Amino acid sequence: MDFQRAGVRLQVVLGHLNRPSAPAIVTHPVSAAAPPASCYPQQFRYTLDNNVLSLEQRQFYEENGFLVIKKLVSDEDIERFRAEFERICRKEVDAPGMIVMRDVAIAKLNCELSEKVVSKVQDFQENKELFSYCSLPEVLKYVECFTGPNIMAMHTMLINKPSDTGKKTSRHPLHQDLHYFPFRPSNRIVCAWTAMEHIDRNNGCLVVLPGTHKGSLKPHGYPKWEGGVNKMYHGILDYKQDNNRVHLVMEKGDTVFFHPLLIHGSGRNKTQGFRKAISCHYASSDCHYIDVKGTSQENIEDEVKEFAERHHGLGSGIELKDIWMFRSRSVKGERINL
Ligand SMILES: CC(C)CC(=O)SCCNC(=O)CCNC(=O)[C@H](O)C(C)(C)COP(=O)(O)OP(=O)(O)OC[C@H]1O[C@@H](n2cnc3c(N)ncnc32)[C@H](O)[C@@H]1OP(=O)(O)O
Ligand SMILES: Nc1ncnc2c1ncn2[C@@H]1O[C@H](COP(=O)(O)OP(=O)(O)OP(=O)(O)O)[C@@H](O)[C@H]1O
Ligand SMILES: O=C(O)CCC(=O)C(=O)O
Ligand SMILES: [Fe+2]
Ligand SMILES: [Mg+2]
Repeated sequence: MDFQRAGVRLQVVLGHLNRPSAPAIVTHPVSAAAPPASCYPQQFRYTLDNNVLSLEQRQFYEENGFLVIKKLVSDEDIERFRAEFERICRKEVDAPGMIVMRDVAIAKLNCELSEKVVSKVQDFQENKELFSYCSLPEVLKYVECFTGPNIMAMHTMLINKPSDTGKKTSRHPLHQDLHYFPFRPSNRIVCAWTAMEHIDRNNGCLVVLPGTHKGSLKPHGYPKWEGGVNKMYHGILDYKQDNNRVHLVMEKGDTVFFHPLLIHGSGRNKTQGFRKAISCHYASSDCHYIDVKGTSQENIEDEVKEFAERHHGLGSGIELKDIWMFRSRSVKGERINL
């Protein structure tokens, strides 16, 4: 098949990879002329028929568990999110439920809240400006390929990876996001993660292990790092150094969509500046909650519950499910189970 003629612009970026044969495509939004992947009779597990992804894009996600779309979010929108983040750091705006986190290496220094000490803003569903990221039509158009038409925004983050202090705490250990989620099925959950500036190995880009979305959920816990680990940054317990990592080099506005079982993390920020990304985890509202008691997810449930009791004054009778129902928001279609 002639993809040039079909109007599909594919760019193979092998230069960005740590092993020459690793599979990674970076694609631009598909033009209207491209034949939809649903034209081809084939079995797909991880993507849905909806005429948005090209055959190449679908096959890539099916095989690898992630897909990068270049320049999906405009500079203008990203600058809006950056400005709002700065206002949050200056305490000019707040929102119910929003968590402002510092890196563990500086948390005990008790310095004044500023952009220089905030490593992450989480649960910004009540902040109109930041939450507008989650409803961007250009993002939802792709999300729908994984979740279907009834879309819930389940979890939101703006990550401001700080310059590493030398303790390597700016790393995010390799993990599967499903560890944090008490809902299923996993194939109807997807993360959208947008680079807010140029991101590469120097400032701690996202690292993925392609194809790991085909495996199962692994047990997670805190890695035994000498310099410390950030609260709730669990990693896979069977971490091996000789894994086939692929470093995702991204430009401002580039967006990666990835499966919640895909093993990923990020390295140290070796620069003096910050590394910003904004993300949302989406799920089909048709998903259902599960009880994680007696599973490998029980350890994170206990931590989240303890946090909710302390910060939101919720009683000890609450379940993890209630916390998720409370903070999730419908962004498209109908709200069903979640
Ligand atoms: C897929 C997705 C879900 C993946 C993820 O999101 S992974 C990360 C998930 N993280 C979270 O959900 C947020 C966790 N955050 C929290 O629990 C809180 O914000 C804390 C980190 C504990 C900070 O609590 P807060 O009360 O706001 O702050 P305080 O300044 O009073 O500190 C209370 C005690 O916590 C310590 N602390 C602060 N920041 C961190 C940190 N980054 N890592 C580890 N410990 C930290 C702080 O030193 C203090 O300790 P003590 O003085 O009590 O010993
Ligand atoms: N014990 C561990 N458990 C889970 N993940 C880990 C563990 N140790 C390292 N990682 C993760 O593996 C990835 C690579 O780790 P590494 O220490 O090589 O990163 P780095 O040195 O910061 O980056 P680079 O390799 O680009 O120099 C990072 O995402 C890191 O967070
Ligand atoms: O932005 C990063 O460094 C990775 C964040 C991440 O994977 C997470 O918070 O689940
Ligand atoms: Fe993650
Ligand atoms: Mg290294």
